[in-house]
Order: sequence, then C-alpha cells, then structure tokens
Amino acid sequence: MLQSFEQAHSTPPHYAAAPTPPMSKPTSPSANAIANPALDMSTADHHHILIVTGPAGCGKSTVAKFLAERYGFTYIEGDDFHPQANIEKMAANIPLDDADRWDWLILLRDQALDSLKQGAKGVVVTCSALKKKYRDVIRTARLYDEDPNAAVQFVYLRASKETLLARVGARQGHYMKDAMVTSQLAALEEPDKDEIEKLKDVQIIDVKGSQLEVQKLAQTAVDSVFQRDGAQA
Ligand SMILES: Nc1ncnc2c1ncn2[C@@H]1O[C@H](COP(=O)(O)OP(=O)(O)O)[C@@H](O)[C@H]1O
Ligand SMILES: O=C(O)[C@H](O)[C@@H](O)[C@H](O)[C@H](O)COP(=O)(O)O
Repeated sequence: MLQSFEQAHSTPPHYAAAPTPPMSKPTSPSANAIANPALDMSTADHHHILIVTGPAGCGKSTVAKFLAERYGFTYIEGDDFHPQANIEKMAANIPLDDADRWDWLILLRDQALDSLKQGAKGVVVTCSALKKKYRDVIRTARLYDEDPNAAVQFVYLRASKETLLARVGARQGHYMKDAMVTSQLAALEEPDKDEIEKLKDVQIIDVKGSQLEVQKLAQTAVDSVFQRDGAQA
C-alpha cells in the first residue's frame, strides 16, 4: 500500500531525489505463529533479506506483511520508494522502463542494508523484480553489507494472467490498474535454472490458492531456507 512521502526520512547520498518513508518497526512473531526452530536459526546464524517478487497483483504486499510478522522482520514496501515520476507514469498506464527502475532497485537494496545495520534481525522487501538483471541488483547487497551473514533470498509469487487481472481489478485505491498486467507479464523473466539451481536463492510459490494457503506455502518455503542456512552455518 502506498504511504505518504511527507514523513522525515534519511536519504542515501546517491539517490537524493528519492522518497524514502520510514520503514515499519520490526514486529514480534504473532502469538499464534507455529512454533518452529527455524525462527531461532534465522536470527542466530544469518540476517536474511527476503525479497517478495512477482507482477502487480500477485500478492507481494499480502505475503510480505505475513512473513514480516511471523519472523519479526522489518517490512519494507517497495511501492513506497518510487519517485513521484514513476508513480505518475504507472498511474497513467505507462510501464516503467529499465532507466526508471535502476535507482529504485538500488534504493530498496540500500534500505534493506540500512535496516540490518540499525539492528533488524531480518528484512522483508516487496519488489516486483521482474527481470533477472533487477534481481542481480538486489543480490549485490551481499557486497555492500558489513554483516558477513546477510543473505538475500527471493520469494517469487507465480500467478496466471487471470489471477493477476482479478486481484488487481479487485484492489482499491492503488495506482497500478489492470491495464498494466499485460506489460508486467511481457517484462517478466521468471527465475531461471541458474538462479534456482546454482545461486539457490529463489523459492517459487504458486499463489492461485486462498491467502491462508499461500501463507502456508510461503512459510514452508522460508522455513526451509532458514533450515538450510542454519545447517550450513
Ligand atoms: N491468495 C489470495 N487470494 C485472493 N486475493 C488475494 C490473495 N493474495 C492477495 N490478494 C488480494 O489481491 C490484491 C493484490 O494483492 P497485493 O498483496 O496488493 O499484491 P501486490 O503487492 O503483488 O501487487 C489485494 O487486494 C489482496 O487483498
Ligand atoms: O503492487 C503492485 O501493483 C506492483 O508492485 C506495482 O506497484 C509495480 O509493479 C511496482 O511498484 C514497480 O513497478 P515495475 O513492476 O514496473 O518494476
């Protein structure tokens, strides 16, 4: 959900014009979160940057809020960090191009790193990250991090065109309208074999089910990442 850009915030020097609203405070895992040793492993051995990706309407914000609450991570809503020019373009049904996206992607990467630096035990970021080269920008977080245990992990939400159209169409008050779904899918490069098998930093979630079903799938996927990383630590 888009928030106000008027609040005070710190601005990275290389992105002076960017809106940078404050991030949500880390939340404690909800009282009814299922007890799971993965929660401890994630915080003891690694500081994860979870990037929830996929086209408009796939459920990024919905899933990211759930994951942030479950793990007590800081939530960063990517839509809140677009410069006004990008928002105006999207609201006019004009797809962003690469040039529109680079600084936004760098800003999201740096916001995630800032959060970890300020003590967050992990971060969940929503970012469509439609193309491999956009994901590669976020992957460079590792190079800039002062914390050698920081780990970027993508949670890609896979949805059919019909599902996207239905969900974007039903959503109220967002600048991204259903007319943009076609261009989102045209730009989309799903995570490829290299990313899945070599980099091993992508989890793919089918989101055709209910919110609860999708939450369970996302939780299982992320728990497995924490288990894996804990075992390797
Ligand atoms: N699994 C689901 N089933 C049905 N509706 C969903 C599901 N997940 C999200 N939604 C709804 O679809 C719309 C788009 O979800 P949202 O999280 O805003 O997607 P994104 O952030 O990827 O654009 C919202 O109105 C949301 O409530
Ligand atoms: O919630 C949404 O509907 C989307 O996330 C939408 O807002 C947009 O896709 C991104 O903010 C960035 O735009 P690109 O996907 O064109 O990079």
